[in-house]
Amino acid sequence: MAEVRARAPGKIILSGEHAVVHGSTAVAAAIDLFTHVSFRLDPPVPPGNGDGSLGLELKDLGLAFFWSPSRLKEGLGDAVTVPSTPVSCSPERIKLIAALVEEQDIPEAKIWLSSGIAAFIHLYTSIHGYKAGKVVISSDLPLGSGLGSSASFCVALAASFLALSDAITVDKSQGGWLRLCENELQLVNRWAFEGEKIIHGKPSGIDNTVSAFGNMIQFRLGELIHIESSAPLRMLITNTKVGRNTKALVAGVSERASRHPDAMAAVFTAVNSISKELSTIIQSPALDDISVTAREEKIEELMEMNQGLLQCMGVSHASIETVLRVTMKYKLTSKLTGAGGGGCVLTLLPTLLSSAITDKVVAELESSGFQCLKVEVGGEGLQICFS
Ligand SMILES: Nc1ncnc2c1ncn2[C@@H]1O[C@H](COP(=O)(O)OP(=O)(O)O)[C@@H](O)[C@H]1O
Ligand SMILES: C[C@@](O)(CCOP(=O)(O)O)CC(=O)O
Ligand SMILES: [Mg+2]
Repeated sequence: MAEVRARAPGKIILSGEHAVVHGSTAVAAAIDLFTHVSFRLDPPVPPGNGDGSLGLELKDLGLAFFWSPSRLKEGLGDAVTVPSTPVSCSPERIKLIAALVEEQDIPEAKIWLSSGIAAFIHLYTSIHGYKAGKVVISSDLPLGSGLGSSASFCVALAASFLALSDAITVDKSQGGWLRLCENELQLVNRWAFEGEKIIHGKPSGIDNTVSAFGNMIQFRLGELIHIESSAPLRMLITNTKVGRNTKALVAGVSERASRHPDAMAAVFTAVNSISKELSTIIQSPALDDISVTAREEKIEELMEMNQGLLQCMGVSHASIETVLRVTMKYKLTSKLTGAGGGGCVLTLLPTLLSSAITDKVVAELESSGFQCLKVEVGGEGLQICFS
């Protein structure tokens, strides 16, 4: 029986979210929180013994869904699988997939899962057709919070499906967590992007790209540049726990841009400059305490400017403003990360900041009902494991 595991990280966007959808540069980094997928292909069922099932288990949510291969074939028509060639989900196909999702009777309180399950069906059936199998998913990431859970979900799924197809040739005898080569990462990333389109509507591709490749990237119009920070960058991530939907927020920014084309074009241009400056500063050598502090102050100023422009785009939120106000009292700089509208906020933790101050900031934020997490920016990208 063929079996594989995959894990793909979430991310933080240091600058450029939303504007990156409109062609601006953005800077993003992986964080050490992962979506974990285990995938097993079942052997063909002997004739007369039914046709098996495709199972999807969402462990953290205590939910499991099943489709019979014959139902998938009835619902989607003849399967055309070319694992080496990523295909978009057409409007007609998304309607057929939606029917297969609706019949699963997802609990109303978790209806936001529908887009993720639709992405799962598109990726699975495009790569493996209607073969029986079992997929089990768990995640360290808060879903719908701006940390790229959708992208890490799509990257980990695409990688696990491709790892058991003829499109990826990995030495299965190797033990432990393995990185894929550049070409294979590109293929996984292109499939994941097709999944993100189902969840985000109009994704830029930055989330799935940084989840696949890891570390830190500068990204614009599908092109990535790997960047290395010259010194560790520590961030406090505050989850406001205000749920929101990236697809709706991205659509809202596009609608504002159509109402105010010139003004919003100027906003996107300013974000483009901020991201390029930020990338240069992050890579600039920090030689001594003074230059470390000067470097971090420049990063903070760019974060503050980006936050102001995100407010122009209409994607801030009262809960985000509360985090900004609390951290500003301690002379710290914050900005929303991801789609905004709630979700997560980044606060730069300067190298010379005392842990006592950090603890006070965390205590005050958590007293507001928020959840805080300290991360070092940049981490491993996608990895797979056969043992
Ligand atoms: N582990 C997961 N299991 C099932 N669906 C997931 C998982 N992670 C993400 N998703 C899907 O992605 C959606 C969240 O994506 P999005 O709104 O872009 O927020 P973010 O990417 O910031 O977490 C969820 O509503 C769900 O449909
Ligand atoms: C708002 C956006 O720039 C990032 C969305 O991030 P998230 O899905 O909220 O983690 C959209 C995109 O780039 O696809
Ligand atoms: Mg997302």
